[in-house]
Amino acid sequence: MAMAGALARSSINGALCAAHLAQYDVRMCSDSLRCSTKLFQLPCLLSSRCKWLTRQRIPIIVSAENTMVSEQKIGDGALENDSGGESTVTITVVGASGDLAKKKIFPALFALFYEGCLPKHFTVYGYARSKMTNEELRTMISRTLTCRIDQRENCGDKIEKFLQRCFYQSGQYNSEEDFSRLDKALKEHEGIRLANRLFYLSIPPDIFIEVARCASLRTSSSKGWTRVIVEKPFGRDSESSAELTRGLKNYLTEEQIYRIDHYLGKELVENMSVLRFSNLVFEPLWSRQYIRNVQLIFSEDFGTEGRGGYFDNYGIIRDIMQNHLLQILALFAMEPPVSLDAEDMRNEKVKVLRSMRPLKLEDVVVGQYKSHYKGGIKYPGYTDDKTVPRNSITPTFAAAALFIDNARWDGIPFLMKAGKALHSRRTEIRVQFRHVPGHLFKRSFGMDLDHATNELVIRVQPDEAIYLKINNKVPGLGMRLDRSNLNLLYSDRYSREIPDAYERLLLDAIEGERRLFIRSDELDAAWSLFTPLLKDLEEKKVAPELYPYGSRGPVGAYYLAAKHNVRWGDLGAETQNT
Ligand SMILES: NC(=O)C1=CN([C@@H]2O[C@H](COP(=O)(O)OP(=O)(O)OC[C@H]3O[C@@H](n4cnc5c(N)ncnc54)[C@H](OP(=O)(O)O)[C@@H]3O)[C@@H](O)[C@H]2O)C=CC1
Ligand SMILES: O=C1O[C@H](COP(=O)(O)O)[C@@H](O)[C@H](O)[C@H]1O
Repeated sequence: MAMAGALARSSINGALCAAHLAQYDVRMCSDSLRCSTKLFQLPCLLSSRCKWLTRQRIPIIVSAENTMVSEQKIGDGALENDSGGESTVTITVVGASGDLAKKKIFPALFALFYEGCLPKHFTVYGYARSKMTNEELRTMISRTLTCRIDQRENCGDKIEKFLQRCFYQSGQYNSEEDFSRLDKALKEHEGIRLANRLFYLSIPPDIFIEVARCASLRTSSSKGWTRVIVEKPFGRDSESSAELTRGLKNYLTEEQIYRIDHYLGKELVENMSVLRFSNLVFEPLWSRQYIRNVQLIFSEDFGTEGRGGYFDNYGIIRDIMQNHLLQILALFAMEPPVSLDAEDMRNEKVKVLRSMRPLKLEDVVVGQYKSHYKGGIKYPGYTDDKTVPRNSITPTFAAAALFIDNARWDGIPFLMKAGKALHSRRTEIRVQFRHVPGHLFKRSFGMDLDHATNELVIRVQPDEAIYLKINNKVPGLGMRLDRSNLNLLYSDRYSREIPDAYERLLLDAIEGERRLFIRSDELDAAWSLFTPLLKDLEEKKVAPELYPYGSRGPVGAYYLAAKHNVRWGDLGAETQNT
């Protein structure tokens, strides 16, 4: 059946896309036009964060196995059907009273609404145990909506219209009865239309399965699709992650589970494949032949403030490295995929992850921030947080050297560094190239040849940029060399605000685009790399090296890099483009 599906997909997709395109007014959409070849999404999508299409999508009937919650058995958009030809989407934020919902999810939904990216008939539901009226939810949401879009025209109007689409239902997370009440409320909004439902589990991970159970049994859409976005952490190690996956799969199919890693929704992370595969100049250099090392750097200039309770159970390796940085690494290092299809992309990422060496203790350095006085202000240490045990040895900083044992990357160190309460906030990928062979300009560089190598920097945040450090001649009669940047600074190049990662990911989930979500085998491969190390760190109670709040982190990180003949590229990186 799978083969038949694939055959049908490949043979009819091109024709359908072409035919289908003709039905849309393509002038509505300014930039990218995308044809999805996914089984459930054969119709072409004008998904460039432009106006939501008001025309119908072509219904493609596919046979799907009957699971308790059925993934869309028919095309996922509006259908010409006996419900009047239109569909609805309801986005239920489970854990609506929480930090992430307020900070990211509701604002992202509003931004999508503002941009015309939500379907005509959509409803947003908040669900949590806290008692709240619709009005109270709206007031809570409205407080967070001003930040990104308040300068724009008609913003007040749009906020009001958006809030009128937001509702709240209070309930327990393990009560089927409460979810039945939610179902009833959703149905009232959906009417006779084809109803699609997206659940965002913005709750602590120990209740994911209970919510999946109740939602699956009581609030699945009977006609349209039902999808569930699951927030990290996806377990603490290989075993707990596998258990979580098993638990979720008792109630949901893999196709319904959207494991979110919001770093995959960041503009420059998404651009990485474009940079590599649409520019002839980069791909030939993308291997051990020309690249000396790759650095993935995450630093925050604030501590765990407010999230110490969660963080202490996880630590920086699980919080940032095993997911965000590893995902970036996989995208960076993968082989060219067959297509941009979710499964093709994710197949390549899995291959890279499975070619990597599991980490050992000697490959890492761990640190923890301590309090520090600066300018008369005391910055608290990690264990000063009331929600953190005084004797905690949970790392708030880690540096690691990883290796990919495949033909492309054999012997090349991929260095990761992630830390909280450091001197700056930045996430970047640094690619250091090998020295130019021969000695033509050696004298002009002086002793420090390292300084003269090319470096490509992809700055994910803040001040998104891609720049390439090159050597050039200082103008004049002499022959003095200089280092300069070929610089693509996004704020100079594009006047458009960069959408938040959650906007992109929410829209993808609504559209059924799974490319930027984590598949279960990817997750297994990722945990296999880190689990032995995490166990060792915990069993041996490895004490983290203390570093002052606001510093550059433990010196051990420099020794680790030096051991692999690497110098961190962010050393002395105070100015924007160093
Ligand atoms: N906050 C962030 O920046 C990020 C969060 N995440 C992940 O997103 C998810 C949500 O995060 P966040 O919003 O910070 O979480 P919160 O701790 O704010 O929890 C969300 C909601 O869940 C309910 N809740 C909290 N604790 C419990 C509990 N022990 N048992 C049952 N219900 C509980 C509360 O709602 P009520 O009491 O009303 O039911 C709360 O408002 C988590 O999985 C987190 O790891 C991921 C990345 C970043
Ligand atoms: O997932 C997480 O990410 C945030 C950093 O996200 P960003 O988009 O603001 O860079 C981090 O602070 C948090 O600890 C972690 O759980």
